[in-house]
Amino acid sequence: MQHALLKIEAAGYQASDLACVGITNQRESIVTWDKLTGEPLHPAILWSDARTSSTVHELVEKANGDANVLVPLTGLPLNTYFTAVKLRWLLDHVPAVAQARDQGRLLFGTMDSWIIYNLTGGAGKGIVATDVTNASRTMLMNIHTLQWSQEAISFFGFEGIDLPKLQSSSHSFGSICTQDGYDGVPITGCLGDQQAAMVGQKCFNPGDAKSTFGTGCFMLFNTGDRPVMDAQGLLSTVAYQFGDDKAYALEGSVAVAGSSLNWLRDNLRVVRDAQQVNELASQVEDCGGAYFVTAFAGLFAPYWREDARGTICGLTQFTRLEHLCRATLEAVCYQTKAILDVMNNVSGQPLRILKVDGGMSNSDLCMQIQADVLGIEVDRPLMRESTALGAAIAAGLGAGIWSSVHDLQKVNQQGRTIFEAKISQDKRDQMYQGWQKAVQSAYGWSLPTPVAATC
Ligand SMILES: Nc1ncnc2c1ncn2[C@@H]1O[C@H](COP(=O)(O)OP(=O)(O)O)[C@@H](O)[C@H]1O
Ligand SMILES: O=P(O)(O)OC[C@H](O)CO
Repeated sequence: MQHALLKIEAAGYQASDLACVGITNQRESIVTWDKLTGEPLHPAILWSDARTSSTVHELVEKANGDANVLVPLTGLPLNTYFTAVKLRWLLDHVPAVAQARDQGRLLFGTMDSWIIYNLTGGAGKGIVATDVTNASRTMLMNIHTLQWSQEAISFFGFEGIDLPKLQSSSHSFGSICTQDGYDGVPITGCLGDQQAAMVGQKCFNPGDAKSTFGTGCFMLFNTGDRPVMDAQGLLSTVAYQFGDDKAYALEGSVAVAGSSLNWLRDNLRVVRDAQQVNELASQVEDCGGAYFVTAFAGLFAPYWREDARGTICGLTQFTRLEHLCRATLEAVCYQTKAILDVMNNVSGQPLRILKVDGGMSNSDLCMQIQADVLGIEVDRPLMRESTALGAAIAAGLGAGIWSSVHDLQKVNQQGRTIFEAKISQDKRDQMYQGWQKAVQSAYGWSLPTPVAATC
């Protein structure tokens, strides 16, 4: 908060100039806390944390082996990724959480709920709320009615636990009450980060799609005012709800994107930073036959293989670090292609332009490879903080600064870069066939035997 205040002041404004605030956050990650003290009961469990694998297996068993049992209701398959699975794990493994539940003191939520609670006063005062985009990632919301689902709640055994109040993405969540200069500023917007990026990229029409290349990579495709339920390995999710205006999306989630570059830097210690990965990768024309399946904690969409693990294959005597760096960039591009192939199939309308943002989209090389691998245009804005822009838009709509998304046509149009595919279809097919073989090699490394969930 203080850091933000310094930036506001450096730009010539004061906190009192703020009309409203929008929240955006990593989705699925969970915090549990004590209603009486406002203190966390356990460190947050992040979306990508796979410690809940055994819980998934138990839940799948309970569903007679059907990992897709809640897909028609929630749009999501049983997987370590989603919030409800993490809460089940916490109740089963952390005595403080189980005890708080028994004593009626347990509060839980995704990161937005935790932030809103603390910004609005914390213990005894803070508002416990979430918006429908974040709730659509918990596995506890009925995706059709946008209400908490009693059926899902009883499936997970969460009867009697207080759930955050469900609101639309533009709503008066409460006013900031932190006594550090922002007091009284209303919080009028809240969206999960990937949905916020979708709003920031103005994907307001059915058929619009964006991919955010951050720690993970998430492609969301606007499907209009109804969820697509036969998603063939993709997730059905809420894109946004602004008053009566709501949209759904198909989502393809890639668990590891920019984090694979961090892995080269921090674990292998072979590069200084992400930029050096690009510099090395651009020194070779291709990967020399090498592939890197970055399945550090299984593979998400459209594969949903928890048993997959990171695999580097196709190495020869001549493979160099430069090839490995390029293979690392290519990995996210191939996973994006696997997702887009399914999206095109499900939607019946092949995508022609993919809007991109996120830290990894800073790499011209990676975006060129992406255009080459997909065979369509990749469109990158100059201002790439689409997630923050989307949160600001949600807040502005909530505060009446704009009356509808139609008022936003001119926002962030300047300086877009278009990457066009430059390789032949034969070359594209040959590269992708190699990737598909590499994916097969990544399966079966993590025991117990996999739960292959396809929704
Ligand atoms: N120039 C670059 N080229 C490739 N990847 C980059 C570059 N700069 C940052 N990244 C990657 O982007 C990721 C961070 O992106 P960001 O959108 O900030 O992620 P998040 O919102 O998930 O924290 C890092 O994992 C980093 O490896
Ligand atoms: O910002 P990222 O890449 O960690 O993405 C977090 C997503 O919300 C996870 O679903």
